[in-house]
Amino acid sequence: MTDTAVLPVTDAPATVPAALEARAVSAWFGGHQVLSRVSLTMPAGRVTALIGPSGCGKSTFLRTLNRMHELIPGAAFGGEVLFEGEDVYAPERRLTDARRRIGMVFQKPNPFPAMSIYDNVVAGLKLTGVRASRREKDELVEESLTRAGLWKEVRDRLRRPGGALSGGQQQRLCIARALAVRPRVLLMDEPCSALDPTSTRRVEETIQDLRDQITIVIVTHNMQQAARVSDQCAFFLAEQGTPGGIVEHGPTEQMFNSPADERTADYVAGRFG
Ligand SMILES: Nc1ncnc2c1ncn2[C@@H]1O[C@H](COP(=O)(O)OP(=O)(O)OP(=O)(O)O)[C@@H](O)[C@H]1O
Repeated sequence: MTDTAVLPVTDAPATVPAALEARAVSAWFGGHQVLSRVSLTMPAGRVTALIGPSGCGKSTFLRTLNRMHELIPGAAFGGEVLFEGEDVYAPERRLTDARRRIGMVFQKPNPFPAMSIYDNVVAGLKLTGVRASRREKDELVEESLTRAGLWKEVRDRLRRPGGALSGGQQQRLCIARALAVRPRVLLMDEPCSALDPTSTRRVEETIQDLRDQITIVIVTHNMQQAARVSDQCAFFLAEQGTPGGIVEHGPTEQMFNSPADERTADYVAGRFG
């Protein structure tokens, strides 16, 4: 099969989280190395927060996990990313496999504004080449909007444009769109940075609700958010022009209350970055 193969919707279980493991991941933009041999285990059904100052490679690391990094012209990658023990970069693996299994939500809510709420959710299927009948689509739309914590707010106006929703609702619509292909991992790149505090809380509640059903990896600059939503944290740093790497990782409680490295202690206390 090719990358554009049409796949049936039924071959993906709805809520079985998968473990992800990065092994010695390095990344470059042209001649500029931005990550050096980063290893991290992201356990199934847990929330992993990637924290650290701006420019240390958190978003790049996130994009290597579902092979989005390789779409950027001049970008190069080294290392392995194991999804349930299988390398997503193995030559026989299709790019669309990684996209279907490992969904992504971006910083700025990016629904298709003129498209209906219903079609926005279904667009998740089309983007990854998944085929579904009308009935399957109806079920998936309800299931995905429910899991994203938006169903009750929009069930009576599924034909209204996605762009008419509030910013926070739009972000939950984007979460629903990502969930529509039933990924087993969800990557979130600062999903609340464009949202007001109330909408941020709602998205955080959604993350809490999805816990156990899906593995989540979230980049956040908000230390309170990392403390509230994550089970484990990885602290990234790129010192003095060197490529980014993980200084320390561990259970969130430990990272905030008794970090091993002084730089982690300074960062989580807000003394730099
Ligand atoms: N498309 C790109 N082309 C070239 N360089 C890039 C590109 N994207 C990121 N970089 C560079 O890679 C390095 C890491 O960037 P990245 O966005 O991964 O860091 P980050 O820790 O996520 O930062 P922030 O917290 O500000 O989002 C930076 O030096 C950045 O300038």
